[in-house]
Amino acid sequence: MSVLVYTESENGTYKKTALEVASYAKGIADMMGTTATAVAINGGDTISLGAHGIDKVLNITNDALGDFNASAFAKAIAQAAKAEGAKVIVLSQSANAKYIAPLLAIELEAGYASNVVGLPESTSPFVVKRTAFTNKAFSNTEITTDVKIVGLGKNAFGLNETSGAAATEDFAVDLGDTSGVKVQSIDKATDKVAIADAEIVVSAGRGLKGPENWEMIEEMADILGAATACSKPVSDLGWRPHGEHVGQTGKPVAANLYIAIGISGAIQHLAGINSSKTKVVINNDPEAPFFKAADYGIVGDAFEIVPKLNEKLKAFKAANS
Ligand SMILES: Cc1cc2nc3c(=O)[nH]c(=O)nc-3n(C[C@H](O)[C@H](O)[C@H](O)COP(=O)(O)OP(=O)(O)OC[C@H]3O[C@@H](n4cnc5c(N)ncnc54)[C@H](O)[C@@H]3O)c2cc1C
Repeated sequence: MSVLVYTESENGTYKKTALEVASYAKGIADMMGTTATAVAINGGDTISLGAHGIDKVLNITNDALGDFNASAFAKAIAQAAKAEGAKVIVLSQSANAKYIAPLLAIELEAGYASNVVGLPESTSPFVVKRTAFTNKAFSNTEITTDVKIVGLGKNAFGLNETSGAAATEDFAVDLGDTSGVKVQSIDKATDKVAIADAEIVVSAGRGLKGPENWEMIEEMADILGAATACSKPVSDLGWRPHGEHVGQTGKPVAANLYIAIGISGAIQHLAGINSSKTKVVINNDPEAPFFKAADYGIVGDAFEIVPKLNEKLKAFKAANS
C-alpha cells in the first residue's frame, strides 16, 4: 500500500517538479509508515528518483504513450495505482498533470485536491492545506474517499535529497483503444525558457513605455537563463506576445525568483505571481503597490538601473563560471 507518484520526464530527464513530487510522496509515505513508488512513463535514468526518496519505480514503456494523451496516461497511472494498492496518489500541477488528475479520479473513484501547499495536516482524516481564491487565502480540505489524489503546487515543498536508490520494475499496461485523439505534430513556438518551467522570470510592464525597450529585459533573461513575462496591458497593446501575460487572467508564475520591472503591482497581477518565492521590484514610484508584496525593491528609473544591473550580472557570471 505504497504512496504512488507520477514523475514526469522530458526526453528521458526528470524535471525539477518530478523530483519535488517524489520528495513530497516520500514525506507522505513517512507519515503513513509506508514506501513511495514512482510511475515513470517512457522515462529515463531513475537514479535521480531514488535520490529523492523513491523506493520503487514502475517503468512503463509504451509507444502509445509517446505523445501526451491525458486519457491514456490516466489509464496507465490508474493501473499502476491498482497494482500497488496505492491509497494516495501524488501529481504535480503541470498543465499535463492537471489534465490527467480528473480523469484519474474517475478511473479510481478518488477524491482530488489541487493546489496543495504542504504535507497533509493529518493522514487520518486526510486533510491537506491548499491555496484558494487565486492564492489570496488557504483552505484546509479533507479528502474522504478511500483513494486520494493530491496535486502539489510548484515550489510548495522543495527537494529533499536522500542517499537511497530505487528498485526498478517494468510495468505493462493495457490502454485499450487510444485512437480518440492523436497528436500529429508538435511545433515549438520558441526555444526560450517556458514560464511554467522557469526558475527565474524577468517580467516588465507599461513602465517600459514601448516594445522597442525590451532589449534590456531580454538581455537580463539571457544572462540569468530566465523566462520573460509581462503585465496584461503590455500584451493587450501588442508590445509582447499574449503567451507572456502573467496574472489572474494570464499564466501563473511559481518561480524561485520573479523580477518585476515597471509593473505597478495591481491585485490582478499579484494574484498570478504570488506563489513565487522571492520577488524583486524595480519601479520609479516609491508608492507603487508592488513594493508591499516585494522581498527586495529598487526605487529608480528602470532605464538607468536595468543596464547597470545587467553589467553587474554579466561580470558576476564571468567571475563565477
Ligand atoms: C478583470 C481584470 C483582470 C486583469 N488581469 C490582469 C492580469 O492577469 N495581469 C496583469 O498584469 N494585469 C491584469 N489586469 C490589469 C491590472 O489591473 C493593471 O491594470 C495592470 O496590471 C497594470 O499593468 P502595469 O503595472 O504594467 O501598468 P501601470 O499600471 O501603468 O504601471 C506601470 C508602472 O511602471 C512604473 N514606471 C513608469 N516608468 C518607469 C520607469 N522609467 N522605471 C521604473 N518604473 C516605471 C510606474 O510607476 C507604474 O507603477 C486585470 C484587470 C482586470 C479588470
